[in-house]
Amino acid sequence: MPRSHAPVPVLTIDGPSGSGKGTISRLVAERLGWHLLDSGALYRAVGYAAGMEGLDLSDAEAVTRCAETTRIGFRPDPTGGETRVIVNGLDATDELRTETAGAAASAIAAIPSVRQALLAKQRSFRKAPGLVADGRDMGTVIFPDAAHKVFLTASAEERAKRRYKQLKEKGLNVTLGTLLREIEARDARDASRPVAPLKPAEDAVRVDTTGMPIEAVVAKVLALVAPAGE
Ligand SMILES: Nc1ncnc2c1ncn2[C@@H]1O[C@H](COP(=O)(O)OP(=O)(O)OP(=O)(O)O)[C@@H](O)[C@H]1O
Ligand SMILES: Nc1ccn([C@H]2C[C@H](O)[C@@H](COP(=O)(O)O)O2)c(=O)n1
Repeated sequence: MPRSHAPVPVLTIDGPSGSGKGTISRLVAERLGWHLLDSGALYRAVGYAAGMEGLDLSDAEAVTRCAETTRIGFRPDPTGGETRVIVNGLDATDELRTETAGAAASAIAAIPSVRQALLAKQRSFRKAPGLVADGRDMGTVIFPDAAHKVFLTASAEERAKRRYKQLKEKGLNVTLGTLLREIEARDARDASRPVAPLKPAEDAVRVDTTGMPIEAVVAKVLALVAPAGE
């Protein structure tokens, strides 16, 4: 009789922009020694590549072709900094982190055939010993059988303040009011699209991180994966 193997465990971390998904996913993946999927980077990369090709982002056929053909890779930073995202052979990490790239990603992510084009790539990240997957539909669509699901939230004001601090530290000229409006507009679009909208999976644990230090959120998420005493 062939031995049946337990599926590779997955922890999904979904939530709106600035809720801390990327930060918490990276730290939790490091602590667990698991792989990491930043699914938002894939959508950002396609939006960026489509922009570089001069495509109309509402042209579903052209953008889908772009999603099918764009080569996207992740490379650890040799100095221990942010993971580099390589798009068609070029390091596009800095360009992808802007709010403009976020808005472009949100627009093309509403096209069902673009989501379909990125499906297999996302699932290919599921490798032993485990995967932490960060996004909007990780728990609902991409890994519905995940063993652990978290939905991170924080008030829109807190998320805008976090983004403001982050961008100011990078030397960018931004205003809190504009960031708040951009974040609210992006969340509204991501939550209202008919396909794979931003929403908690029914079996997700919701964690409101408003006023919660990063380490406290990490500890809470780790406790869900490996409860004390196990
Ligand atoms: N609990 C927290 N308290 C304070 N700051 C936080 C917290 N979690 C994350 N941050 C900070 O908020 C900023 C945004 O976090 P992060 O990029 O992880 O959010 P995100 O949900 O992945 O956003 P996006 O979906 O737009 O990529 C970062 O500067 C991060 O350090
Ligand atoms: N699983 C995902 C991940 C991302 N998107 C879209 C919607 C977001 O606004 C945009 C950028 O994501 P971020 O890098 O901010 O996490 O990409 C999605 O639809 N599904």
